[in-house]
Order: sequence, then structure tokens, then C-alpha cells
Amino acid sequence: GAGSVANTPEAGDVEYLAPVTIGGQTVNMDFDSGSSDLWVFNTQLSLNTLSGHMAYNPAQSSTFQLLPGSTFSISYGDGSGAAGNVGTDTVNIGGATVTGQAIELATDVSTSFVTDTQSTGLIGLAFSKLNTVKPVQQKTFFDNALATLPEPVFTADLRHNAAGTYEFGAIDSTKFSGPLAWTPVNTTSGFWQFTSQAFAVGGGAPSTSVPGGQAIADTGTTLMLADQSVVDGYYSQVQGAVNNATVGGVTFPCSATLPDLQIDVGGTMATVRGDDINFAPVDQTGTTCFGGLQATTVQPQIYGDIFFKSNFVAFNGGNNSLGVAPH
Ligand SMILES: O=C(NNC1=NCCC1)c1ccc(Br)cc1
Repeated sequence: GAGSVANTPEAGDVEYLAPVTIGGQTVNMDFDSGSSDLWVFNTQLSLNTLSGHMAYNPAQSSTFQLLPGSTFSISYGDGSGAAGNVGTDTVNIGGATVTGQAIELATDVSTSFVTDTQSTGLIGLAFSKLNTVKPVQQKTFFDNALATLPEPVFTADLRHNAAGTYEFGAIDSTKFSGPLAWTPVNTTSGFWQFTSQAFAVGGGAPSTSVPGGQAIADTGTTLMLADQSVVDGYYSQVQGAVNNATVGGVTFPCSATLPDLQIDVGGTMATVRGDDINFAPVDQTGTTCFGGLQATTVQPQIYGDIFFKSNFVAFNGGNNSLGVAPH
């Protein structure tokens, strides 16, 4: 059946956590459409590493089974990472249930995960070809659930500083306005990748030549990382915007009025609200603010949580497409 869970933004909308029940143990996890491993903090880790975290205890689960000799090791785009061994267990997300799901048990996690005590791990929702388990690659929860879901979909409804929803197996049309605009996904990269080759600022004339012209939908990335041409075009319309090498990106006066960004998603222009592009102050006085739209010098572009806060997104694993609508 379908499953629906509330998600909650951590402070500053840095990431979005939602409850996952593994072998009867409910832990909060970061749902990541930009990767394909399900890994958890667990009782193998040192007490220092576990301090403040919830942990999955495989010994307390009657349905856990070790996968002897299996290991994982994953690195994320922000340089964080985790590694460890692997078993299987039953996973239930708001009622959507998979038995025999690969549960990757971290024995090593990078610092940013240790300090992020509200997160017990990540659940990858990109394509299984990116899964890092060896010697036998494992499937994602969504991949395993596909055949039993009423509809072969999951949806992300992320909000600024408020609870949203992750849903598996159904599209709740009360969560967005207007029709979903569907675009085909190119699964070659293993990401939810689509064509995005135009943008407009504040309803102005669209540019139609973004180099590379590809983007991925990534709930695991906090910001929206776009081609330099998009970033330059957008912030040229923001008084006082500067490339601030000290903080590592574009900043502007917190008092600035930010225009909306229209961005191409497979031929339909989606809107990212200007308010959502004002990400956070960088100073104690709240004078200078850091942009939620920043540049990436590599392809594809990465449309992270900043994009999702303005757009409800449906991920269709049945026909490999993405549906987008304002919310
Ligand atoms: O790692 C990625 N997304 N997920 C997460 N980031 C930080 C923790 C989880 C990522 C995905 C695709 C590309 Br292209 C670059 C980065």
C-alpha cells in the first residue's frame, strides 16, 4: 500500500528528516533523491560517534539478517561520506513496507554526520545503479517497493521552516496547484536528471542557452546549484549582490528584495520564489545574507531543497519521469 510521512526541516532548512521504521525501530532519516544507499547510525559505532544520535540495533530486530562479506562506502557531493557493512531488514515508511531491504550499517562516518545529531542516516532514492554495496549491488527502498505501490511514484513536498510530506505510492493533488508538468528523466547518470536550458528573472525575457542544459532533482542538497550564466543573470537584478569569497558564494544585503527565478524543467518554466532564494544571514547582525542560488562549475546542475520549497515534485519510477507543480 501507499505510505505517507511528515518531514521536518532542520534549523535553517539545511536538510529534511522523516521517520523510517527498520525492524520495528523508528529513526529519523534524510531522504536523498541524489543518492542510492540506505545507511544508518548503529550500535557498531563508538559511543563518542553515537553521542546524541538515535541508533539502529540489529540485535534487537527479529527480522535482521547479516549479508556476510557485504560492505558499502559512499561519498557525497559535499565531501561527506560513510562506510560499513550490510544486512537486510523490513522497512516501513508511513505504511509502505519492504521486506529484505538492504540496511547499510555504518562503521565509519564523516564529521558532518557525527555533528548532525538529529539524523540517523540517509535513505537514497536515486536509481539503484548508484548503490555502492559490494560484492552484490543492492536496490533502493523505492525500487524494492515499486511493484507493490498503488502507483509507481514517490513525492516530495518540502516547505520553508514547516512540516511537509514524503509520500510513496500516491500523488496527493491537494498538495500543489494546477497540473503537474511532466518531463522525461534521463537515467543514464543514475540521478533524476532532466533538461534545463533556460531561465528568466522576475518574469523578464527568458535566456535560452544554459551551457550543458542538464539538472538533477536532489532533495539531499540544501541549495540550488546552477550554471554560472544563471547565477550571474539572476544576481545582476539584486542590488548589492556580490561574490563573497570569504563566505564562499554570493551574498547580498538581507534587506534586498529578491526577484522570482523562472527555470526550465523539461520545457516548462518552474518558479523559485525570491523569498526562498534568501537562504540565511552570514553575520550576527543579520545584515548580509547568503544566496540559496549558487554556482556550480560542473554538470549537471543540482536543484536542491531551495527548488523543492517552491515546487512539489513527483518522481515516477514506472516511466522514469518527473512531475513538477508550484506549491
Ligand atoms: O551528494 C549528492 N546529493 N546528496 C547529498 N548531498 C549531501 C548529503 C546527501 C549529490 C548528488 C548529485 C550530484 Br551531481 C552532486 C551531489
